[in-house]
Amino acid sequence: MKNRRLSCLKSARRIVVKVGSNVLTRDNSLNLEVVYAISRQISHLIDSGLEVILVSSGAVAAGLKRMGLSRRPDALPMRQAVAAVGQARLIMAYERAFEEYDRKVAQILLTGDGLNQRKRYLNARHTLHSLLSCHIIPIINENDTVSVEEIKFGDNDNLSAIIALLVNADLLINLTDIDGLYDKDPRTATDARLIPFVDTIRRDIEQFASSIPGTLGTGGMLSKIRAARKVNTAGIPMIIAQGSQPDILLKLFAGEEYGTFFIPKSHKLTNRKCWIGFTAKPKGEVRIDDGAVRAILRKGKSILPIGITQVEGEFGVGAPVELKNGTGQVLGIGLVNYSATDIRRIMGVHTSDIRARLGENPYDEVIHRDNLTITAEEAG
Ligand SMILES: Nc1ncnc2c1ncn2[C@@H]1O[C@H](COP(=O)(O)OP(=O)(O)O)[C@@H](O)[C@H]1O
Ligand SMILES: N[C@@H](CCC(=O)OP(=O)(O)O)C(=O)O
Repeated sequence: MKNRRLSCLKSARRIVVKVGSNVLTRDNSLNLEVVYAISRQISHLIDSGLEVILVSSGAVAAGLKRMGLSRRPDALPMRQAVAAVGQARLIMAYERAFEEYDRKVAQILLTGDGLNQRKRYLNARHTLHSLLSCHIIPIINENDTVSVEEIKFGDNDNLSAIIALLVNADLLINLTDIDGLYDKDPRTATDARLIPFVDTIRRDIEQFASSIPGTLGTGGMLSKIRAARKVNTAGIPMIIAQGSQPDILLKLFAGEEYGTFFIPKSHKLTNRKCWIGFTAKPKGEVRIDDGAVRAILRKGKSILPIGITQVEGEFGVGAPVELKNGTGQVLGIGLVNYSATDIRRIMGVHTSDIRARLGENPYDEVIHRDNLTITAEEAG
């Protein structure tokens, strides 16, 4: 495991670094020392040949003091106003800090529905690639000012995972206010122990982590584990480490063992499969029987009408849908070749009977393997 970690770090060329609010904050306002320390380390990493994309939280935290507030407001419009004020301060701080190293930065604010659609997802990818090719450091945050619940990424742990998939990163580093994942919530358990390596993120690993964040964070350790599961499934490793540890990024790349290393699956998913599985928003669900579950998980097959037992929701041709087994466990996400109405008419029948039911037979598969991303653990 140590060798795997070292070889992932040594071979990494493009990395995403996420910094949490609690790392960037002191006494309820932006901690400029940390902003400078992180900017300096990222500049060194770029000097050594790496491409770095920064996902930075801290807009709300940076806006609080500026607006004379002592804690996050409960009302959403007020939080959005605080974020609008704070984002300006945050990016100004990075702009100044990176200037010390002759580096240019770019601000990118994203909303979840901006990346749900394949076309916009590809546009965002082109923009990021262009910035990297011009040696500019993209600094990404959720566009909190316009983000309401339905279109949110949820938190920046998730956003950083989506970005790592989007740019096909070699590594995602999540810098937080604790030195890694513990086997219990260290705030409540004095005997909690640090886990240096996580091989497979099973349910028990999720249970270690609390979803309750620190004072200024969102999502807690649980959202970091979910982010790790996403990127690991796509073949990208992730490290959780403490952002306040001096020179933490440089130490990690020097091979020093800090934090928790989440070991990825050995094969990388294509960018298209990453989008289908982890960014597209499902419009409905399709349940399949045990035979179809075996066919897709063990034999890499497509979904045929015969294995489908139930359809939920109304969706059209090409929509992303969740694929579930008989007990409702999500197995993956796929793009359908038929509308929900037509799937209801052909479910349970042989492929040869599709024409009799629909008057045409444009596809044998309801979800072709090429348009299906398996996210369930059993998929190996
Ligand atoms: N099993 C665990 N291991 C480590 N930290 C945990 C665990 N469960 C909960 N936490 C808490 O999660 C917090 C980090 O989450 P969060 O506040 O959302 O950070 P950030 O602002 O960096 O995103 C830590 O301060 C820690 O107390
Ligand atoms: N977009 C918000 C941060 C949201 C978030 O996920 O925060 P954190 O858990 O500290 O990474 C902000 O800039 O304040």
